[in-house]
Amino acid sequence: MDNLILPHKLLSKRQLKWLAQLNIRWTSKPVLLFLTAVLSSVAGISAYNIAKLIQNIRNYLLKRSKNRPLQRGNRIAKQIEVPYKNSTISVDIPYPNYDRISVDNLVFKQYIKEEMLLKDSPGATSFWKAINSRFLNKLFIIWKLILIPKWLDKNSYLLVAQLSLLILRTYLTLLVTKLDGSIVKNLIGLQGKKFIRDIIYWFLLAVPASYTNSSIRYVTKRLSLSFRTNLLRYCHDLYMDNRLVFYKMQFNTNEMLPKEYQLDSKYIDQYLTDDIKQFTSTLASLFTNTGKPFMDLIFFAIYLRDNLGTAGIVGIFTNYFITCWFLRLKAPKFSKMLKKKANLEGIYYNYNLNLIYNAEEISFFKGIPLENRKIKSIFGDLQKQIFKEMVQRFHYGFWEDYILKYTWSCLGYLYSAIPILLAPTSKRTSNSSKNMKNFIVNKRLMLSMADAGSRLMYSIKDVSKLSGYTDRIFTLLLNLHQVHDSGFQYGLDLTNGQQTSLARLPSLRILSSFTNLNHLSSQNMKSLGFINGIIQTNYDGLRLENIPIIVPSPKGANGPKLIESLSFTIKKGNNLLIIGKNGCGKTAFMRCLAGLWPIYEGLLSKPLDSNIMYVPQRPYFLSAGTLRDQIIYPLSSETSKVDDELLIGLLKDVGLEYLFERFNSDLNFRPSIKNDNVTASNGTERDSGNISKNSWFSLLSGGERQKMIIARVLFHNKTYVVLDEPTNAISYDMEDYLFKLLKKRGLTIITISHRSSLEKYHDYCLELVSDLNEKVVELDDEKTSEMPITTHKWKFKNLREDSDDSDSLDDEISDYRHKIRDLYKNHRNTDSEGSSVEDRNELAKEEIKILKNELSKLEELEKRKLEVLNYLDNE
Ligand SMILES: Nc1ncnc2c1ncn2[C@@H]1O[C@H](COP(=O)(O)OP(=O)(O)OP(=O)(O)O)[C@@H](O)[C@H]1O
Repeated sequence: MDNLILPHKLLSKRQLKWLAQLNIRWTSKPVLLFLTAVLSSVAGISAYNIAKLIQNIRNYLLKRSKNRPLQRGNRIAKQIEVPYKNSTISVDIPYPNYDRISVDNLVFKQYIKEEMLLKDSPGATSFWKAINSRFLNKLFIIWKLILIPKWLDKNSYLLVAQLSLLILRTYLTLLVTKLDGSIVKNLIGLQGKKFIRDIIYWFLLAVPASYTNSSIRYVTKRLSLSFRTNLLRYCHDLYMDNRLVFYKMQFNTNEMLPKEYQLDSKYIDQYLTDDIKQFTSTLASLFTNTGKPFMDLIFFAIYLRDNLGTAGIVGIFTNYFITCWFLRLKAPKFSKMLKKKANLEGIYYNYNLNLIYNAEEISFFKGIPLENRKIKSIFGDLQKQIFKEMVQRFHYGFWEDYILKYTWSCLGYLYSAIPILLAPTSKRTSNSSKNMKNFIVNKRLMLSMADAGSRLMYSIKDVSKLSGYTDRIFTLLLNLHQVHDSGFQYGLDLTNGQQTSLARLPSLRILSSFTNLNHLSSQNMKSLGFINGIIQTNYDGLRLENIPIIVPSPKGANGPKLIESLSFTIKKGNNLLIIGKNGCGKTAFMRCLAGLWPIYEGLLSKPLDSNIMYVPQRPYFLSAGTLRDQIIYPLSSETSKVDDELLIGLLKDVGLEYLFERFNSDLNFRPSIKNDNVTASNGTERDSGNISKNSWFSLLSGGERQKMIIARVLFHNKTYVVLDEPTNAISYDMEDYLFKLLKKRGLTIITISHRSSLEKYHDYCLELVSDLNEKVVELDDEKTSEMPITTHKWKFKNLREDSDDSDSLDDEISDYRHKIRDLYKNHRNTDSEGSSVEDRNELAKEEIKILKNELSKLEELEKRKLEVLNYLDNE
């Protein structure tokens, strides 16, 4: 009854009879496995479609309750619309879990503390170092915190699926090998029907085997992508949040950390992109590359033991261990080579980016030959490294192939032949077909074992590669956590310069890399150069009390001071103008205000961050964003709906309506990188006429960029706005118009500029002046040693009082008139004075001459003042 019954309609009676004679059974392994593969794929496809349907329904329901946070277990996600093809798709973005980040920070702190203590205490080395694998420790931390943070995680399921599939594949290989032997045996024994049955089994078995193989590839890629997503989200949660890690990273000089953990912030993009990708794909495929051969070795050894006996198996494994040991000796340091190559690739990639970004400037300066030389030299270093690696790989490759491919295969033949050669002669001839089957099976298994062994050997390279990438990823995470730490000290190095006995304490040195200041007194913190300023963020105005403006450096608070100690107060509604020469620290002041640079001492009271807008000197435009995106930045058109009329009105306000018309009167216009076309809101491409630029920066002139930024300021309409050189590319009349517009909106403006003509729009002026007698502070830091920093003095004046003074110009003129009148009077009354008439006449004449001269100067001033006032009135 368990013979295979096929549909009668498909086959004739004769064929069915013939098939029945083949004795194909339902319960045979190939048939069962074939059916399981077919059924599981049908079940998988159905489950996928049902899940997709549920997802669509959920998306629809979410769209109805737009922007409402989505509860997911104990984590909250926000859903955003992302452009996809011609429409948008919803993507869940989980909010960063800051509690988790703080806890993880402690883990990294602990790790580095232990490693530095280990380094500092030589007694601990011998034993502990022997059992302490840094690679495994680091991998374990990344694994536990990021890749698979809990037991019942999506990635755990994927990993279990991968391991199960690997076991299944080994089992299938064993079945295929046996079937192979059986086919040969039937052929030699001239068993036609059995031969055909086995061929049918072979085809049936091929289905689950191929299915398993492609499932392994799929699951491995899925696992790699899932690891990558976890790691990338984790890094971005740290890198891009309110603590401005992506900006502060440049100050993380890390002098205190061991060299291997130092990260050059210039190449962080390489870490975040390529290294994460390589790390996750190497890790995910490591299980396939090592797990599968490892399992093959175990399974096949057990099976072969029955045929070859224990001695044979021991022989095989001894052989493996000897070759393992030999190849390890010959293997170059792959992880070191890889680290170096990744570093050089990063530098080369970065330099190319720099060229693209500064193409116009380089072209104007005719810097092409220099840049060409530089990029060739950078590539030269990379080429040398790749070449060195190739040579080392060549030598290793020879030994690897010779031993793994040829020596092991030859030994495979020898071991397989042993049972046949050692059998009595009579048995050998009578059982020739059975012997042939055994030889085929043993040979295949031996070759498979050799193959598994060689793959296990090859995977040494994968492990080294993984070790190199683990180092880089761990360094990245460590640095991100260090800069993200609330006590980040901008690269303060306690071993540098201002050394105190306290600074020499190893525990403090370790802690300062992840600074924990709880146990330090305020006085100690100050002397060591720690950040000690206080920031108050709900002040209705701006108040600075004894704040020095210090360039962040390894010297901390003892570093180069741009301004000694700044103190002033302005209230809401009072505009402040900051003027001074180049490099005197105007932008540095804005950096301190915005929290980009630390407040080392004193008290800073400022408005809530949500009420203040900072506009940097260099206008920033959202890459590949629309015209609308440029006005509303940092809001995004995907998440915020803004009235078109409002935005068009703003463009008109700043005098850019002609630009709007040039961009097809479409707020969704975006510069296209494809040929000379521009993409309109509906995704269709239009001929752009002569506007064939590919970024907002190149599409707009310097003045247009600044006007666009003013439109942005007007759109956000914050109570306070800090503008750094907002109009230096704009004509004087337009500048006047724009400042009046800003004032009319009631914004409190803090302007940084070189133009003292802007005083008329401001109530106070902070002037930064360099004092020639002032000391010049040299930075000890190697990188900045050629840059002397001058400490500037400052003057804070009330311009309203000054304008009162300017009003007193009239008073001054009338003063002079009175004096001249008095002199004339005196001159007439000379007789009554009783002194020499000639003398007094001479004196009076001289005095009148001087005073008249002064008077004409003042009258000239008066005339010019009237002209300016008239002009302003007309405007
Ligand atoms: N990251 C840094 N490291 C070291 N020195 C810096 C750093 N940033 C700025 N400086 C130095 O601080 C000084 C003040 O710079 P800042 O940008 O504030 O000048 P500024 O007054 O705005 O000049 P400008 O009017 O030219 O814009 C400059 O001498 C500059 O070289």
